[in-house]
Amino acid sequence: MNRYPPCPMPPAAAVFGLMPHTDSDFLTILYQDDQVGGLQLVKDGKCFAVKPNPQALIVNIGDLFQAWSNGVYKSVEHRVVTNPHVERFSTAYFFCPSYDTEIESRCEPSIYRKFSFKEYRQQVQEDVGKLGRKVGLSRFTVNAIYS
Ligand SMILES: O=C(O)CCC(=O)C(=O)O
Ligand SMILES: [Fe+2]
Repeated sequence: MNRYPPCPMPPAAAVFGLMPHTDSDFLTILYQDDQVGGLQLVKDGKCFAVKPNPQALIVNIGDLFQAWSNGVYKSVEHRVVTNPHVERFSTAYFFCPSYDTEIESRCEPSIYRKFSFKEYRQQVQEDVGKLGRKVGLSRFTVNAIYS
């Protein structure tokens, strides 16, 4: 369960409840408060609000799905902006494999090398600690410049 307290906005700016990111799992199932929006998708540098719908759950593709599908399905970048007046709640279920599961696409040519979910999570944690941000899947391409 995520809670976003109300945050007064500085003029002409949005306050991030959650910075732009992709999820490091396989799939995320999300329920956002049916009154208070705030979830936005980021596509081609533009942000699109996801309108709350009390009848619907949001299903986000995660990084592992992108690697497993060899980039056919994209892990969606998203963020949350806070509301200046009301608090917001959301509930996220992160569908993840066991740590030793190996992710590979079996497509030729494969964009990503084979990696375990444990390796991926550890790399994300290390990058956030050292660089202050997640590098994500680009570390795991066959021709990765990082690794
Ligand atoms: O609160 C939301 O709507 C999104 C939460 C989210 O993106 C996350 O927990 O990874
Ligand atoms: Fe997320």
